[in-house]
Amino acid sequence: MNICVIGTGYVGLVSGVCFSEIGNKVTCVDIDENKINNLKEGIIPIYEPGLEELVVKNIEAKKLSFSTDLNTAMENAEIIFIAVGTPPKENGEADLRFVEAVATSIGKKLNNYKVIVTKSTVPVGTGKWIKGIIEKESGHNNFDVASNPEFLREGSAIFDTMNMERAVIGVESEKAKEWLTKLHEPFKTNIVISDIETAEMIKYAANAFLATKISFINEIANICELVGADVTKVAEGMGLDNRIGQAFLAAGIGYGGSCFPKDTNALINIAEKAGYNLKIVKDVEDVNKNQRFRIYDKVKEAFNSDLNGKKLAVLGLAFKPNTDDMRAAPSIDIIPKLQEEGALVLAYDPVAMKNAHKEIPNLQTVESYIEAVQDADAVIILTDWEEFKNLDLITLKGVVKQPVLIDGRNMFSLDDMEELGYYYASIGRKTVKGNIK
Ligand SMILES: NC(=O)c1ccc[n+]([C@@H]2O[C@H](COP(=O)([O-])OP(=O)(O)OC[C@H]3O[C@@H](n4cnc5c(N)ncnc54)[C@H](O)[C@@H]3O)[C@@H](O)[C@H]2O)c1
Ligand SMILES: O=c1ccn([C@@H]2O[C@H](COP(=O)(O)OP(=O)(O)O[C@H]3O[C@H](CO)[C@@H](O)[C@H](O)[C@H]3O)[C@@H](O)[C@H]2O)c(=O)[nH]1
Repeated sequence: MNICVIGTGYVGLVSGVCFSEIGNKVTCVDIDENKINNLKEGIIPIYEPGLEELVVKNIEAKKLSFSTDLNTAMENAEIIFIAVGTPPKENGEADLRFVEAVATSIGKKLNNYKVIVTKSTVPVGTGKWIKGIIEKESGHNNFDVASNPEFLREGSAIFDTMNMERAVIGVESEKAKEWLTKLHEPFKTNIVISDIETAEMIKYAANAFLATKISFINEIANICELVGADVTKVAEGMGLDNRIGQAFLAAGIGYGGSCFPKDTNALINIAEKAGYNLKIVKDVEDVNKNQRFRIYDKVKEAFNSDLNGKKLAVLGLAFKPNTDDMRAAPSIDIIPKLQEEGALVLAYDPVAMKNAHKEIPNLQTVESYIEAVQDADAVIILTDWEEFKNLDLITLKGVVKQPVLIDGRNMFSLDDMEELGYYYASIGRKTVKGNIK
């Protein structure tokens, strides 16, 4: 099929390249000229494993192209995907100005039947609202709108799309249902067909539920610390029950990223507008906001509240591994708090340092973890990168000033840390005291 994808962020780029990979002809459009010029050369604006290879492969196969010219790109398209950003407003509500601009542009140009699909995460009712805009601009109703929310995770976006566990297709016509079902057939996945409002709600409900699992286990972790239990074992014991499942029960410093914080707040706002007080999700957000500061408390505890002049090595800045995305990363809040106490923070992240400098004022970074930890009073882990999982703890002990490891991601075993003589504080587990000066 002929596809036009509008917006080349994570979602537009990854879904565009994957649609081309399964045999469609795809044009990805963006208003950012610089981005499009780079993409034409196979230069990818984000760090996402496997993306560059797949983009280059599909450009060469002439199945994928990039353009800033929406009019030409949509001319031959049968299906148009809207994949622009829907950032949060001050009050948590999703800001639809980019979606509105795109709908207006589509309406101005639309002269034959097309299915116009929202892939961006948008409040319930947006599909109908877009339909109104396009009808007004085009002066006809020879088109269908649909909703096809995206469930990819950053860091594993290509895998998640090529192996999607379901496709949600919200439609109000047989033709749109038929076209979108056909498009998704090569993914050999579960297809959930619903009306547009339901599809829009599925996306928010899924993200809010996953966020709830994380805040739930983080609260359990906080109780574990008070009563002497180990949250990693609790999660294992709970998660082996199929009804609960193992996923998303890793306690830590809470969720960040461009989706969970934004989408939980947007859902709270959707509920509020509908006259409903969404108590659970409000608490999920509240717990999450506080969770990141527990790591700060643990650093202070290790040094009897005196961080003045302490050299702290922070390993990991991105909100999760395998991405350079810094949106709502816990490090943005944690590092300035440590600096305010007079600590000298030296940070290292395998790929997110460039973006981190834009988010964290006065951030000092170094080019390798070994430089960061040299002579450090404490090492603080904020992102569970594989590189840090594989740290040689014996070598590390030899280069730091004192073996203090504060781990926001529960990456090491308590027994190992005990044996190696570290002071080791993690989340929801007992602190190994070691013997620090
Ligand atoms: N990032 C994720 O992992 C993820 C996953 C699932 C769903 N989503 C949702 O998908 C949507 C997009 O997210 P993202 O992270 O890809 O966004 P992003 O902000 O990274 O990228 C959006 C792109 O849209 C472009 N754009 C804005 N206005 C435009 C216009 N008028 N015409 C053409 N292009 C325009 C921007 O230049 C930018 O390149 C959001 O609603 C988000 O909530 C994101
Ligand atoms: O057990 C866990 C799992 C995750 N996290 C944290 O939760 C955040 C989000 O992680 P993840 O969901 O893996 O990344 P995202 O790329 O933000 O993906 C989420 O948000 C996307 C945007 O809506 C959705 O498409 C995905 O399905 C959804 O998983 C990160 O800060 C993780 O560190 C935890 O603290 N504990």
